[in-house]
Amino acid sequence: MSEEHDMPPTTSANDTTGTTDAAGTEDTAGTPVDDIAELRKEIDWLDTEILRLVKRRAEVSQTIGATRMAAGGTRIVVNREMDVLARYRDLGPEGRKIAMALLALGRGPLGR
Ligand SMILES: O=C(O)C(=O)C[C@]1(C(=O)O)C=C[C@@H](O)C=C1
Repeated sequence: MSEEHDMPPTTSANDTTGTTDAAGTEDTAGTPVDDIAELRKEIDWLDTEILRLVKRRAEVSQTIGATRMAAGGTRIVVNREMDVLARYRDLGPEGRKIAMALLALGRGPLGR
């Protein structure tokens, strides 16, 4: 459970507003165009981590569900689902979609 997943500390590609590359080229956000490759590496790493965590979450959720149902409980626990939705509320409508997708993944193939 305690593997290394590297990447951070974040690179100098962060917070470079107002700086330029050797050619003085920067995008409208003030990020040197040369930093794009570095930032893409960070995105690739983040996506890998997010996918790993989403898969683990689905696994844990399915284990809880199977255990509860084997003990005669319900498939859904509404107040827990409300807590999950609230957690993603910061992100607005897209956050709701993310939370709903996470909950659907937790239900597994039978939950679709
Ligand atoms: O917390 C639980 O009891 C779960 O079963 C996990 C979980 C979830 O994925 O967060 C999944 C289904 C339930 O309806 C509520 C929450």
